[in-house]
Amino acid sequence: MTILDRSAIDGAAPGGSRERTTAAPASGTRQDGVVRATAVGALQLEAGGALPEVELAYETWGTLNADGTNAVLIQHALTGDTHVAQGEGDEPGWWEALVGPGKPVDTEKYFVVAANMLGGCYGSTGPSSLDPEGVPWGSRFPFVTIRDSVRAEARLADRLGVRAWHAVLGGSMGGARALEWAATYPERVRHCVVVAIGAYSTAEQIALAQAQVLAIRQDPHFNGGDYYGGPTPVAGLGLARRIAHISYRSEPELNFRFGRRGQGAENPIEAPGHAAERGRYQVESYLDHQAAKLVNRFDANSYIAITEALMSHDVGRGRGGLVRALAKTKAEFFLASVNSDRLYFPEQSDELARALPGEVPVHSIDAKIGHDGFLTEIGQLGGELRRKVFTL
Ligand SMILES: CC(=O)SCCNC(=O)CCNC(=O)[C@H](O)C(C)(C)COP(=O)(O)OP(=O)(O)OC[C@H]1O[C@@H](n2cnc3c(N)ncnc32)[C@H](O)[C@@H]1OP(=O)(O)O
Ligand SMILES: N[C@@H](CCO)C(=O)O
Repeated sequence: MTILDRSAIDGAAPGGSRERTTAAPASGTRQDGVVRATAVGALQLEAGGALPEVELAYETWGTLNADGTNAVLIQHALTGDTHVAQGEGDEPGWWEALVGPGKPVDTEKYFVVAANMLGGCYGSTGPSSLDPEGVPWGSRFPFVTIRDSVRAEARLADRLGVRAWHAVLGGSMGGARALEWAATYPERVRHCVVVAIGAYSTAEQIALAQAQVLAIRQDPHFNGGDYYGGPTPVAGLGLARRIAHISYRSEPELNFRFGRRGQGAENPIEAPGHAAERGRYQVESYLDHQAAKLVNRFDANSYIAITEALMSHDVGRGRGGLVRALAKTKAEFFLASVNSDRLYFPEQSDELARALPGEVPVHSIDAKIGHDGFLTEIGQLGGELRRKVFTL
């Protein structure tokens, strides 16, 4: 295992880097919230083709106990990373309300692992990584699925000495990854927590994803995916993020928050001359901001790779359909949806619950903002998770 050297892994990738501690921990020493990477070997891919050498980046918190029963895998969403919770003195993580000392996923009791998705740009092998000849994969990076990432993650588990997870949990695409773990490795998942996603990507979810992928592909700087070392497709990636972000938030939230107001002194109606010079509505400025933030931290090819992996999400594929696929799982499931989610509708979590063996309730996260409630309001699940999953 190596401590992550982003310069070697990301090549000339724009954005996508997170400054983290790089000092190697002494063997066996606990070091919370520090990005490391490990090689997991060559990977044959579900859709064909192979990656000759795969590395997965990950962070850990806490310590694996002697009988290996306290390991927890937390799976990030589409543009998420491995930083679920605060490490030693650094910035908070994206599920800070859930993970940490004394929190529902108590890092004094559990050994928590978070891995960057295969195809990503936070340290795992992805399109911006260097191929064996030292050239960024770019357009040659193969199509990977959620299942491919889960199979690579299983090898990471082997290397960490984790035979079975006490729990695998995730929201949105992280939930898809958690569900795939339970279906692919029934013996290795005791609890599976799936938040704000259903059993498969629906036609509408695929449709929204296609628009995002095309926004990037049609950027003149995309160059078929081989843009490293040159201008990058920031306009396309920014447009993709705008499309996505609208779907992450609810219509009432946008309306209440921004209404028809202009941004600051900008007036969207009284344009001075050319239409392109008109002022912006507040909501346009907000989306501009969300787009700018993403293009500064994410690689466009990774966005495509992971989005297409999420389009492939279908736990029943090749397993005789949903019910038969889920009948083979052995995990205890904990499902939750966000009541205002207009991307992964609560009904899709209900459908997943019905297809699972036994009676599985769907917990409801009460949020006004929509899908992103699985990030901002995750604390609402803390009590139920302590009672049902994290009982140590
Ligand atoms: C599970 C995962 O791994 S995902 C990883 C975490 N996800 C991300 O980081 C994705 C990007 N971020 C997000 O999706 C969201 O910010 C969340 C869900 C994390 C948090 O949501 P919220 O707290 O509701 O933040 P919100 O959507 O309101 O955005 C606030 C930002 O918009 C800016 N903003 C608000 N109004 C305007 C406006 N009119 N014009 C310009 N910018 C504006 C704020 O200044 C703030 O900027 P900052 O983030 O740079 O501080
Ligand atoms: N904000 C989340 C939403 C997708 O679930 C992300 O960027 O990954």
